[in-house]
Amino acid sequence: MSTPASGGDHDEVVLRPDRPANGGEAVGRVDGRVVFVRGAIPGELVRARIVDDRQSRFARADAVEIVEPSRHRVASPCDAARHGAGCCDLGFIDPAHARELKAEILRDALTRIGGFAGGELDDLGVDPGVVTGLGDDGTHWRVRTRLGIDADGRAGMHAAHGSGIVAGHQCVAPETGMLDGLDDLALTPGGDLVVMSDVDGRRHITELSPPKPVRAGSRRAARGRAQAARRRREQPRAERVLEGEATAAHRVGERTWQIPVAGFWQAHRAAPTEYARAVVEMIAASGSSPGGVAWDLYGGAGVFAAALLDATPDPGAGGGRPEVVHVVESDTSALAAAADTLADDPVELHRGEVAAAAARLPSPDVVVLDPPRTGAGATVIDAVADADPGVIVHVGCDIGRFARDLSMFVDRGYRVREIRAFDAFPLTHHVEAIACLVPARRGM
Ligand SMILES: C[S@@+](CC[C@H](N)C(=O)[O-])C[C@H]1O[C@@H](n2cnc3c(N)ncnc32)[C@H](O)[C@@H]1O
Repeated sequence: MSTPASGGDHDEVVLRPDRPANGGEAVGRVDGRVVFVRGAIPGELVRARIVDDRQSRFARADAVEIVEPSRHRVASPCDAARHGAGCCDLGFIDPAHARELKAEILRDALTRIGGFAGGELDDLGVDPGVVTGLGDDGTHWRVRTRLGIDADGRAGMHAAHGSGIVAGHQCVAPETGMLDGLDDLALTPGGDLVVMSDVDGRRHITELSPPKPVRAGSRRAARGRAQAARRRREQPRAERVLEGEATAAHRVGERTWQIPVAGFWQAHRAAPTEYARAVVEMIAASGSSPGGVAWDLYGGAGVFAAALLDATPDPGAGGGRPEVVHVVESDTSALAAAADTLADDPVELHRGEVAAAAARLPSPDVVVLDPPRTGAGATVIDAVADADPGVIVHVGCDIGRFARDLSMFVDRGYRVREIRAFDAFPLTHHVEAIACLVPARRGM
């Protein structure tokens, strides 16, 4: 069904979206035009207000009335999201069904962006139901969270729309107690607050100073604003420790890392262990030898490097731990943590951009790459493919970019032999996926 409402103008429409989109929206059509509806579940009949009509091929809308609710609709457990925060954007969907929708999003991205055919995906086990949970009930899984500080000095989650802060309402994702008592802190308006729970559940809080204003610098207003926002995010910020220490201990297997509170660590408590296990298992299952030279690109504090070194060698697969792992990472503090934890291991740390560093590294047998949300992109994929490793493990937290990166590896002579996906960000639309690729010439 797809009818304009409000007396025939298209400010509001009534439609029944029928599939999920990568950004968490439900997708339907009105008069043949695609509409992405935020706050709707595929299958529901909804009245939606058009909020962005600038593109000819599609529009964006917000659900304003659920005319026929899905049986999967629930009251969101997240107080902040119920009050307009963007944190738990799928909190209104029963978590088991949300996981099925994420599997559908992954399949859709791999088909439409990655160019994989349906049969190929079945062979890879990419089917509804394969997005694996990490042992939580959807709440209290986060060990690292970042809040904004409003003009009154109150910390809160960022609003779903616009640049506001939703203070006074707690998000349900952080571990229990992580956000308690933040109103008692004297905070700097316009700054950010990073809260981290360490291996023992002890809380550490660091405040980041407000970013300096950056001029848009472009006549193309929207692109100029986006560039300015990126420059603002990337500029160095002064840090002030408000509770605990500037670093927090985290453990994977037998190893402990001192991770900078304001630096990168996987958000879900179980994620580093589960991903490390998946990387090692997928390499072993590929029949490739983990011995020789390994690259851990976008390596952070070297969790995957450690996993490769600590894996029990499988003699059937050619066996052996890597003789050396090259970790490439742009963040100095992450590398400092790697240097401490991996001090006695055959690891070489390279500070810099992956695109530049990869061309200078010795030829690898194994490559693990875990880029940020933007994906690895053509330059890095080319550098890795040119180096001709026997196995590649690609870790992706944006499904669209992940699918695009995989398709480039396929164009460069690799074949995907396995994909695993994790519901590592419950109540949100985000999914983490890990793919193992081998040279296509090696056959099935
Ligand atoms: C998704 S995190 C993965 C970190 C690590 N693999 C882990 O699991 O803890 C991506 C990492 O890439 C780093 N990074 C982002 N862009 C980079 C680039 N162009 N070159 C090198 N490192 C980069 C970030 O600092 C971050 O530590």
